[in-house]
Amino acid sequence: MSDSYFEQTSSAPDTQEDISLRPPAFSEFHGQEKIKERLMLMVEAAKQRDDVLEHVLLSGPPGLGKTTLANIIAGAAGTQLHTTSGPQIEKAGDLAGVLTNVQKGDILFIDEIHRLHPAVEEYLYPAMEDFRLDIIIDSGPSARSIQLNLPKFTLVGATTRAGMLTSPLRSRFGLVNRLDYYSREELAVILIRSANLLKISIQPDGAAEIAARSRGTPRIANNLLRWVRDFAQVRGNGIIDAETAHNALAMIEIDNDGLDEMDVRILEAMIYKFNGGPVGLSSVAVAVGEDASTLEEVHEPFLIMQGFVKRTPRGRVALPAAYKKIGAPLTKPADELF
Ligand SMILES: Nc1ncnc2c1ncn2[C@@H]1O[C@H](COP(=O)(O)OP(=O)(O)OP(=O)(O)O)[C@@H](O)[C@H]1O
Ligand SMILES: [Mg+2]
Repeated sequence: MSDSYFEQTSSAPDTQEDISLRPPAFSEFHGQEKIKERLMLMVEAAKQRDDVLEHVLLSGPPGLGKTTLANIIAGAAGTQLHTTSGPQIEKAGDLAGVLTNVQKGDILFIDEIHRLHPAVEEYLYPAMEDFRLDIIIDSGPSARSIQLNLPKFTLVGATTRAGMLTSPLRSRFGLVNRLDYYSREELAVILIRSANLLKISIQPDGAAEIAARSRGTPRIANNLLRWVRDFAQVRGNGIIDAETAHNALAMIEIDNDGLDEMDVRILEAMIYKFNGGPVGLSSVAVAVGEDASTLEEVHEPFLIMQGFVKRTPRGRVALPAAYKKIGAPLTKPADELF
């Protein structure tokens, strides 16, 4: 059994199959309706004025479609997409290298933009605002600044940590979009589309069963679909119905609410080790042996959305649903939970 079925949390590079499942146009991108509407309008307006698109920021947990949307925007605008990422741009010269390849109207996609080096960020401001790059060459007494004029381009930034963006950077985006988890209904539609592309037979109740356990995330839905396909092929008649999906997902211990092992460990630690909180994120991270930023980016938003955890000024608190989930007695009076 391959790990990829369970890779719920990482931003590992997408496989060829992932890429083939990626919707190529707005019309095939299901969900995130408000964001889609805004982006479509922005593209339409720029086209009418024969102008370059505004800079766009896309934020949200992994696997919700940020990279997909960046590609769709470029396609809809009929421009070329150049892809790089925050950690790849180590110094101003790297940024200059990327920007000098960009043509008028092109899109520069910077993934993980929150990981951009602060010194590089400084250079990005005038590039975004005035399409100009001031570079210092040489050092010491012979140091001098040269100015490069850039073609008018569009920056599309993606981040799983919008909160880590500096405000000067954030304020330079014309449109800031936060992607949210998908509803079960939306995920079921996405699953049926993916199944069609992969030539998998799936029934609506089978799609609903997988959707319910996908953590609101299309990438996870597609990964689980592949596992259930394998299971249906070997243990069933190749058709995915609710029962097959249920049995397949039980075998890899994906819980009814889509919680993974780490989610459950987080709830257990909060309840058993910290008496339900309030507890700081870093203490929980140490207790479960996970990186605090993964906890904050990947696990916490989902646990909050599902009503298991609440953020308070004094720290994170486990809610009654969390006690129920892990079968722990609720020892505190309900009003102390808030
Ligand atoms: N709205 C959607 N409809 C159909 N499929 C989707 C949709 N959104 C995402 N996907 C699928 O989910 C996969 C993950 O999406 P994508 O790579 O765009 O996520 P991301 O937000 O960039 O994640 P990361 O933060 O890890 O880079 C894609 O390969 C695509 O197949
Ligand atoms: Mg991405």
